[in-house]
Amino acid sequence: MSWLNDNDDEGEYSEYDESAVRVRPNPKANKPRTKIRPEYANAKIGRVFSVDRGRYGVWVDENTAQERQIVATKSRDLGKYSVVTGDRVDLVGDLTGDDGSLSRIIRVQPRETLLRRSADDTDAVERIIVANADQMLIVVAAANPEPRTRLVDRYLVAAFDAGITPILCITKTDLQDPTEFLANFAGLGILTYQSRSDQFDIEAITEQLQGHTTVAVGHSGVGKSTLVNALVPDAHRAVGRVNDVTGRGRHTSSSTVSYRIGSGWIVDTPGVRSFGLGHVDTSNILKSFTDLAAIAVDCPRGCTHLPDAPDCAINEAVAAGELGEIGVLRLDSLHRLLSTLMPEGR
Ligand SMILES: Nc1nc2c(ncn2[C@@H]2O[C@H](COP(=O)(O)OP(=O)(O)OP(=O)(O)O)[C@@H](O)[C@H]2O)c(=O)[nH]1
Ligand SMILES: [Zn+2]
Repeated sequence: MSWLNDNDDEGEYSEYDESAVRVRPNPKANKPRTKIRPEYANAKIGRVFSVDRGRYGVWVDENTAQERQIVATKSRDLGKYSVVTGDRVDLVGDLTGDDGSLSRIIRVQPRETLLRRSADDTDAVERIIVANADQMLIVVAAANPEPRTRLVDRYLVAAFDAGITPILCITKTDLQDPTEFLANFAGLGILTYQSRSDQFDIEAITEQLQGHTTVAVGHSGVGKSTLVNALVPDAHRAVGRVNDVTGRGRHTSSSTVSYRIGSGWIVDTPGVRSFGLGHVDTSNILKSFTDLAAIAVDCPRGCTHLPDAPDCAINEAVAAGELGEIGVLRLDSLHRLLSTLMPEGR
């Protein structure tokens, strides 16, 4: 699929079959669908960076000289299908981005990842936080508020479930040495950064954000805003300008705010208060531990892989020292993440 290339004239309608928005039932089934909406052939691709009461801020011609922000509404054809921050969408209509211009989202491109949460752990009804994020920046303070392993575990579970690579950033390291806390995550092999607001050293994090869509999560008060502000040198320029266009103030009804950082995006989640995991599929957690998942093929059917699981091949292999020291740490992490999803762990 060549949606990155607007000028692909080899099969100019081919992009609109499969997951094209459903149009009215076609009485002549063999009639090509594209005939119904020929205007869609000229659709342009963009990336949604803000959602505010039916108005979508969309970034088009990204990384070109024509790069600009436009405002769009959702085509009626999309019905109840929700368009979320991070979605790549096809647009028609006024794409100039001029004051008062409005374009229309006619289709949502297939999503690579989908970060979701449920209202609480017992609620399987999910809400989408962001689409197409490939990194999750988990922000946790070394102190004030006291870091909690369990909270980080919950973020990790959400990231692994969504197929998003987690990164850990410990803030307020001026208040406390985070070494001991970080040891809890040694088995995961995830990138970790440290930051302190009196002497920010954010170059390494900035580098890691390039070319990625990174969703930042963290408990209130950990210093996430302070960090994001430091990462975004010119907040006004980087934040979606959709507010100015609609004159509605900041993204009041939105739970995410997107910032452009070089060739990357950081999506902050100031409106996300709870992070329920009711929707999470435990098998996705194991899949993120590829080394352990490979061993699990020898587990009995329905094995929970928890410490008390009878004949669990992973537990046995690690106990026999087959995966060395790191295997012990990794299994410990896996156990912790899996137990996060157990009823008593919730
Ligand atoms: N000592 C110290 N304080 C910090 C640091 N970073 C942030 N703070 C302070 O921590 C408090 C919370 O920072 P914020 O950036 O507002 O935290 P937040 O995570 O965005 O919190 P919410 O706005 O509630 O989501 C503020 O008083 C900051 O000045 C740091 O590195 N060291
Ligand atoms: Zn097992």
